[in-house]
Amino acid sequence: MSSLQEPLGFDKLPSMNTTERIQRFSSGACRPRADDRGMGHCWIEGRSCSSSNSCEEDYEYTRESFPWKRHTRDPCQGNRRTMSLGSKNMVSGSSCDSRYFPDHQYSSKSNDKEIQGIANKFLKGIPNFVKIVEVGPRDGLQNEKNIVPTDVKVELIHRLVSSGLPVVEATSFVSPKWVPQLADARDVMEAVHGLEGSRLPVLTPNLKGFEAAVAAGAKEVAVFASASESFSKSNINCSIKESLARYRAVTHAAKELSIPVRGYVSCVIGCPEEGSISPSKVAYVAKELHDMGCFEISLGDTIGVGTPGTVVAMLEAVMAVVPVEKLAIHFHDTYGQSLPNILVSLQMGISVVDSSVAGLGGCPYAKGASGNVATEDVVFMLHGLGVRTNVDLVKLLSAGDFICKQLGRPSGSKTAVALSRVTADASKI
Ligand SMILES: CC(C)(COP(=O)([O-])OP(=O)([O-])OC[C@H]1O[C@@H](n2cnc3c(N)ncnc32)[C@H](O)[C@@H]1OP(=O)([O-])[O-])[C@@H](O)C(=O)NCCC(=O)NCCSC(=O)C[C@@](C)(O)CC(=O)[O-]
Repeated sequence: MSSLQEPLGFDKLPSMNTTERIQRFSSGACRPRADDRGMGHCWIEGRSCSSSNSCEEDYEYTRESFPWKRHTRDPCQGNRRTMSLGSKNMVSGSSCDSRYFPDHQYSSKSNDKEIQGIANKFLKGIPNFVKIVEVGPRDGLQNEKNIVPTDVKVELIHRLVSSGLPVVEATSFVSPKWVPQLADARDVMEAVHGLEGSRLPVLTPNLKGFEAAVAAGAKEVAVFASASESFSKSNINCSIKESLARYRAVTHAAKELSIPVRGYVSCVIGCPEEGSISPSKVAYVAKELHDMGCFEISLGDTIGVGTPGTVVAMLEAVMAVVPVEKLAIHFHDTYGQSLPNILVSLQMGISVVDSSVAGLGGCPYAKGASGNVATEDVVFMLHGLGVRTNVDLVKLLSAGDFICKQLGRPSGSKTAVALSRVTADASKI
């Protein structure tokens, strides 16, 4: 029996460390014991969940709240129970079946498939696996006013890598006059040299940056163009056309060294100065980056004004000229639209999502841009859909906690805040 499967009373909580508490109270903590189906005891949100109470109520609740569930398989099948706090029944609106609680450790592969099957019935096209590109150490920190010490950046990268994220964007080789926060790019790269488990790309705005990145040991780089003329000028001090010429030089040099180049397009929905950006402009820049050899094109809603409606229109235009498997999405959460935007993008066939731990981020040259969508929230949603990411949510939460403490501010991740409240409440008992 794994520790997650053991029944545990609140009396044991004071002796648990934070990670154990998160594990206990994060979604997977509700995983039933194998011998316990239908009559066991599990814990969620700091509350006892006992099957001695009727799961009928839970089932009725979900049927009432989500009428479409009438057409699906009984979510409580084989594991009917409801959640209670003392004598008062508490229903979370979700079945206490592990299949309905996203976690990094599903009890079996078939559970993934079952969730996916159900999700696919209503959310057609979502992929089995999503590659998350963590941009916290770069996009997340570049806008920080106070200089974050290099060793803190390095520790953050180590923690993110150890959480299983396949790609962690480490820093930028840009002008230190333009982005003073990342002036230590070379030191950061030297410190993470040899770190295995994740790819560690860096941003390079021109050949000078590319050469410096390669000299510092970078094995992958990214160039960043914009679909808005005004933003191109304010972000990299040149027109879109000039930027594409620079990036052709970078991709050419990278090809010689077999270094993969990722391409970004900023302002894919709106620009702080120009307002709405037409999907055809985005498609044009994305195609140019693809044609010059970028292996992946990340579409950035820099100021976070996209909604599922505008995102669909933009993606449709881009997908007409760049294969969908070469596309990634990059949302900022200014209007709280990131998760629905990601979901609709997955439905359209995208399987690469950029995000930033603790929701850190913002571009110094995009007025009004808020943080990126939080990686913790993306992982929570994806695992809830039965989509694999290979990310260990507990380790990711710990990385988020680390950087928030260093920056002296609360996390921008709703998942992190919710789970930390649960563990804080539990420790008071
Ligand atoms: C592109 C430049 C360099 C042009 O800046 P510039 O001032 O036009 O450059 P320049 O070629 O005229 O050179 C001026 C000075 O900068 C130096 N320089 C020139 N290049 C470099 C370099 N690579 N590294 C270090 N130094 C450099 C160069 O050597 C020279 O030094 P000086 O002779 O005066 O001492 C500048 O505008 C810049 O660094 N911009 C970067 C802005 C930035 O990093 N923005 C944030 C990233 S984009 C983003 O966040 C959006 C994204 C990707 O996340 C997606 C989304 O959300 O939309």
